[in-house]
Amino acid sequence: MGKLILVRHGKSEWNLKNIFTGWTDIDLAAEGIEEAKNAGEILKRNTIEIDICFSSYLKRAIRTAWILLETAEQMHVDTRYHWKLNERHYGDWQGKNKEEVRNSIGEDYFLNVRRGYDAPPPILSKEDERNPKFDPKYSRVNPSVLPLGESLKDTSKRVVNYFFEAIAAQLAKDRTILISAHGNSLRALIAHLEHISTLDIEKVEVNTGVPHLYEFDGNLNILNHHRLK
Ligand SMILES: O=C(O)[C@@H](CO)OP(=O)(O)O
Repeated sequence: MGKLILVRHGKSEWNLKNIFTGWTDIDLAAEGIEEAKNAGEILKRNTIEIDICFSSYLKRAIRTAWILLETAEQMHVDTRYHWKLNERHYGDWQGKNKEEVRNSIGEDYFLNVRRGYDAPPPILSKEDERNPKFDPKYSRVNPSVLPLGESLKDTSKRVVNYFFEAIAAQLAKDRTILISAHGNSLRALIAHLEHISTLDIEKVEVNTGVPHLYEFDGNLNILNHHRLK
């Protein structure tokens, strides 16, 4: 049986300050480090042995994966990184306080962009210093595929594409996979895995540092899924 464990990174400094983060590479806060340790303890308690770990390119997810694997005494695990697991790119909202954005544009528009499926945030200009093409981390990625602001639908395309490119075949071979990623990149993947409609995905929230286990049959149908404790 293929097993997939999804974990959202522990709280970052900007989660605590209520600032839109997206692709901004903010590290874990002290509380987030504790959440990652706790997630590792949970894996240990449930005697889950990871075969392959996947993380985004962002240090809050990478550090969560490292701390979790260290705590679970599984530092040897093959760990792979990909930008397609990154958080949704929040365009010009990145670096802005969520409350201030809400007050400036109104509740409906704010919620539609923040939790809706189709609506993108204001898109960055190509010259904006927040364009990922200026970040050496993405120097090997064709700049034309790097986002300047994404709807959840845009995020979903790259996350689900990476799932089929790199992860699905491992699950079909009965491997146990850990993905350390982000609130919205995981919402996109969860919507795909659980066949959640574009309307219902608005209500789905992913908590920081809480491992969620999915078990699959050989045809990648979900047999069951639950939060690990
Ligand atoms: O700032 C972000 O990148 C995300 C996740 O923290 O925010 P939100 O939950 O508001 O979509």
